[in-house]
Amino acid sequence: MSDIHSEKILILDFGSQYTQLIARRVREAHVYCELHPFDLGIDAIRAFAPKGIILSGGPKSVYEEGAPVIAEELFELGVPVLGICYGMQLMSRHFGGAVVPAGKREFGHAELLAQGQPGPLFDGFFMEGKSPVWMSHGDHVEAVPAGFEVVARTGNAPVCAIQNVALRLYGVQFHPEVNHTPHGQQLLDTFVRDICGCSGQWTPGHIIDDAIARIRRQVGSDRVILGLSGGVDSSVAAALIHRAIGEQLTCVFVDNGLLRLNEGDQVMATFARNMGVKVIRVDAEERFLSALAGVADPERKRKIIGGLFVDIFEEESNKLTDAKWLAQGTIYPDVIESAGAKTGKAHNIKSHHNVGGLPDTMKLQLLEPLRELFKDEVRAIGEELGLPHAMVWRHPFPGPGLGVRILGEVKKEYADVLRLADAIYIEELYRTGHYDKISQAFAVFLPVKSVGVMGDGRTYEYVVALRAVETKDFMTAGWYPLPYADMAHISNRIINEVKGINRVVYDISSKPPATIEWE
Ligand SMILES: Nc1ncnc2c1ncn2[C@@H]1O[C@H](COP(=O)(O)OP(=O)(O)OP(=O)(O)O)[C@@H](O)[C@H]1O
Ligand SMILES: O=c1[nH]c(=O)c2[nH+]cn([C@@H]3O[C@H](COP(=O)(O)O)[C@@H](O)[C@H]3O)c2[nH]1
Ligand SMILES: NC(=O)CC[C@H](N)C(=O)O
Ligand SMILES: [Mg+2]
Repeated sequence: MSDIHSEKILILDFGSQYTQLIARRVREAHVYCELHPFDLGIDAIRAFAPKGIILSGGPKSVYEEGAPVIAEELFELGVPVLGICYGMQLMSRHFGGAVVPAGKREFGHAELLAQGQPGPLFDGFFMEGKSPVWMSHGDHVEAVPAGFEVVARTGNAPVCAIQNVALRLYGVQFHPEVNHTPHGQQLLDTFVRDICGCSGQWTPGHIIDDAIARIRRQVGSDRVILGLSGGVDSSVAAALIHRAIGEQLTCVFVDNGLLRLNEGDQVMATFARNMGVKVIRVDAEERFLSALAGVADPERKRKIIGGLFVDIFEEESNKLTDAKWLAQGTIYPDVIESAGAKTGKAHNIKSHHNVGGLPDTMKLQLLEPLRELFKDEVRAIGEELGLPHAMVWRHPFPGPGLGVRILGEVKKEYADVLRLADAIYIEELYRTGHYDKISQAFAVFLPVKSVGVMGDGRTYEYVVALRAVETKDFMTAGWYPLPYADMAHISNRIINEVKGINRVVYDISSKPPATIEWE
């Protein structure tokens, strides 16, 4: 059995929104990979010793002044290279081909048409000479460089896949990494396994071993404070770190007054029962609510909540000797959506409290063993670690909690109403068997009043919106088609049982253009 660490794929990032998805797909093929900025030096690339290199897409045009380029020697390493979109355009230009603005830009679905013999990377990719793919480009390769052959085109673009089989260089104009390219995973599997020769041993078990070794190396004999929410990510992080350093770990669970109904007690009980880790509960409702009083702006609310979390973690760490690390269950979508992606130039959509909200003055160092992973990978690790099903498959709940589900100013009165409505909604989703089919569901409090009539009397009360989404990675999501009969029953129960609500609406927006949370 070869060493899993000798099988590494290097991904160079040119700023595509999808770069992390490439990493994900490679890991789905059970091959270890790392993502680095496009300008990684050739010495660093040599030292990394990749079995293959993938060049990502990117927003720039290769012919533009100052467009990102790679170390020239990269193509002389004798390592297979796959260029995706911008990556293919860069490869074409490097070898003397021509890239020009396309007369017809392509965004979204396209039908790829095979040209000549497919070759090893595209073996089985086409059915009757065609394959559906996802495109996102405004430039295209007009003339292929010498030594390369065209493998596919579309109706709009003459060159959509190229190869130089002898040099093991491949380029695709489409995005194999997105779900909308149905055979994309197969193509990336073929690249990393057959072309690069990786055997695919990077499994949850190995990821755990590797993470444990890294945690031990990083932390040494220091103590670690972990922000525990009871959600999937921090629970998995806690289990992993506990396995690595045992008693050196102390978890801090903050009741910020923005939790769901009975959540605080449930989290404490679950952890006492299943985990055998030390958990300190800090009751801080009063502190959070008074800091939030009068604040309506979502970003300010997020910053205030994030700041208070850190203050509390620091206060708790001061009570312990040698506590030098703050561990969090931060995962990749938290990072990229806060524009903190290690290499990219992504936009700031919202500051997730555990990323954008961290102050520069924080003294604790961060320990985030799940930072590069997607939710479903974290869940696979949770299952491998033996965490209970209900914990691993729980819908995510954001750290700012009801603070971003009460639109505008947060008040205890609103939180109490929302907690009851949300509990009914979730209870009904469990009862009707929808909960496990939905990726995330919750109620949102709208601080607007509308007129109703109940028991012959006029009411003038608040509105609750119900949201349920289906998604794999929480980067994109569709709304869940809850049957009308279930909607009717849930709406009825909420309006009848929750005082202060006389209207319920169902959110039918996908992400994008909406986000999952309302703030
Ligand atoms: N109430 C809380 N007390 C302590 N730490 C928290 C709390 N809420 C969130 N955190 C910290 O912030 C991190 C990010 O929160 P987030 O909600 O994304 O993750 P999670 O709660 O672990 O998992 P999930 O996404 O499944 O809810 C958590 O992993 C945890 O470290
Ligand atoms: O820990 C968190 N801290 C936050 O500040 C935060 N904001 C959103 N979320 C969760 O992230 C996922 C994507 O949410 P959005 O589509 O609303 O950006 C969804 O699962 C959201 O619930 C958060 N999680
Ligand atoms: N998605 C991409 O990599 C796009 C590459 C280049 N900016 C183009 O428009 O063609
Ligand atoms: Mg959470």
